[in-house]
Amino acid sequence: TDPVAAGEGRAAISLDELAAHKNEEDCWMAIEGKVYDVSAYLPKHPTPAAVLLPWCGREATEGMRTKGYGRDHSPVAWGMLEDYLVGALARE
Ligand code: HEM
Repeated sequence: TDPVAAGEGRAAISLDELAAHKNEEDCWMAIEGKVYDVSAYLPKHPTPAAVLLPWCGREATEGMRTKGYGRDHSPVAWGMLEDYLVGALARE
């Protein structure tokens, strides 16, 4: 297992810490148990950043799985997440 992917070497991230990163300049998302800093990706996303903003600072698996209209992201999109990994979401 990749130690970074497993969230080792960094304390697990709490929902409170996650919630501190909830704007366009500083946007973290928790997706399926891992936390990603997608700030640098927001300007590259195919939609305006406003589509992603409601998911910043929170559990965003639903956003990633539905794109807001019931359709999952492609495997390519899911793979891109790895570039933005920060650590594991704490199990509370
Ligand atoms: C969690 C909140 C997010 C929402 C609500 C969202 C929504 C959308 C929407 C509406 C589209 C365009 C319509 C479509 O392709 O069907 C799209 C496309 C796309 N998004 Fe997102 N997105 C989110 C997060 C992300 C993240 C974090 C990434 C990558 C790091 C990403 C990567 C992509 C890519 C690559 C596409 C092109 C189509 C595809 O590959 O599925 N998105 N997204």
